[in-house]
Amino acid sequence: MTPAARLQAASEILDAVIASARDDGPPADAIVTRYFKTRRYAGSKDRRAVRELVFRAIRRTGERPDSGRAAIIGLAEGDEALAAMFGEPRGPEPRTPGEAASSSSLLPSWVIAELSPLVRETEFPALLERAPLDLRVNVARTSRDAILEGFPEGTATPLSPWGIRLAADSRVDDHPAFAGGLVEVQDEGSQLIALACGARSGETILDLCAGAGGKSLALAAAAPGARILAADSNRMRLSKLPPRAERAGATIETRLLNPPKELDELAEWRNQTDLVLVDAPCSGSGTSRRNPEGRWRITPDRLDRVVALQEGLLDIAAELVRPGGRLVYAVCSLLSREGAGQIDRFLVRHSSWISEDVPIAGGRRDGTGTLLTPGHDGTDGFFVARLGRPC
Ligand SMILES: C[S@@+](CC[C@H](N)C(=O)[O-])C[C@H]1O[C@@H](n2cnc3c(N)ncnc32)[C@H](O)[C@@H]1O
Repeated sequence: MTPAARLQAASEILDAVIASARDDGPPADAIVTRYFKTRRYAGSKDRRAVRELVFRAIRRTGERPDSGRAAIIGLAEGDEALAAMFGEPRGPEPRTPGEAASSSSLLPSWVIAELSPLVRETEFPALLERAPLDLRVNVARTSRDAILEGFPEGTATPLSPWGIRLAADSRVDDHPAFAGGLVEVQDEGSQLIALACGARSGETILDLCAGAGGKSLALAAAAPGARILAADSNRMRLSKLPPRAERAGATIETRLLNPPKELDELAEWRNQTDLVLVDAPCSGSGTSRRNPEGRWRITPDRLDRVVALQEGLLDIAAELVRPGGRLVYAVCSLLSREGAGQIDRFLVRHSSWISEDVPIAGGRRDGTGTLLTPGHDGTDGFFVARLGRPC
C-alpha cells in the first residue's frame, strides 16, 4: 500500500469506529482487525502503519468526529506529509475549501465537567498515554520473584504485590507461565480492586458483575480456601471464566443472572455473604489508555442509564451481604456521579452502613472511597469504596 492508500484506509476504518461508538458496537482494535481480514494484499507494515494512523486520530479527538474523513483532515492539519497525500492516487479525495476537520481535544467538554475534582487538567494527557502490559501472578501457586526470573525484562509493579510490568507491546499468550495458569494479564488497578476486598480463606464471596472473571480469579488466588460465586448477566463474557479458572487451578462457581430477577436467582446468598464485589458497568472513562475511542461512546443519556444501573446493583448487593459483612464497589471511571457521588447516595439510602478504609497502596481519597488515576498512580482509572453492613 502507498502511504496515501494507508491514510485512505485509516479514514474508512475511522468511519466504522465512529459508527460503532455511536451504536455501542465492537472496539476500535476489533474493527481494525476485521478490516484487514478481507484485505489480504496488506502486509504487516501496512497494517501497523494504518493502525497507528487510526489511533493517532482517535487520541487527538476528544469529541466524536462527524466522519473518518473529518478525523484524518484534523490529523493532517498538524502534519504536512499527511496533508500532501490528499488527492494522490488511491489516497483520500482532495480537500475542498472549508471542509470540516475535527478539532483537537483530549476529552469531550461535558465529560470534563463530570470528572472527579481530583483529576486536574495537568493529568489529562496521562489518560491517553499508552498503557504498559501488567501481569498478575497467581500467588496461590507461585511467587512474584519466581515468575520475574522468567520475564527478565519485567519489573515488579509499585503498588500491587502481585504484579509484573512489561512494555506495552509485549506478547505473553505463548509464554509457558501464561499457558500454565501462573500469570494472567491484568492492569495493576484491577489487581488493587481485588486487594481492596481483603478476601480471606473460608469466606463466601460473590462477584456480582464478574464478566470474564478477571477479579474473581484474583480473589481466588488471594484466598484459595474461599467459596467464590461469579455471577453476570452476560452469557458470553461469563462463559470465558471456566477455562481461565481451570488454567489457574481455581475453583469458581458461575451463575448467569437474568435481570430483573437477580435477587431471586441468588436467594441462598441473601444475608449470607461475607463479601460482595460490585465491579459495576460504567462509562469506562478510566480506561482511555486502552480504549481511547471509549470517549466517543459516552453520552449524557448513556451516563444517566449506567448510573441508574449501578444504583440498582448496589441495592441488590446490600441485600446479599450478611450482617458484619462487606460490600466493595468499583468502577473503571473517573466521573464523580459513578464514584464518590454514587456511594454518597448509597449511604443516604442505607444509613446504617459504614464506610470502611480501602486497604491499598496508592490512590487518593475521593469522598468515602479511593480514586486511582493514570497520572497519579500509573494505573487505569478506578474508583473503589468499601462499605460494611452493621451486625
Ligand atoms: C466492569 S464489567 C465487569 C468486569 C469484570 N469484573 C472483570 O474483572 O473483568 C461489568 C459487568 O457487569 C455486568 N452486568 C451488567 N448488568 C448486570 C446485572 N444486572 N447483573 C449482573 N451483572 C451485570 C456486565 O455484563 C459486565 O460484564
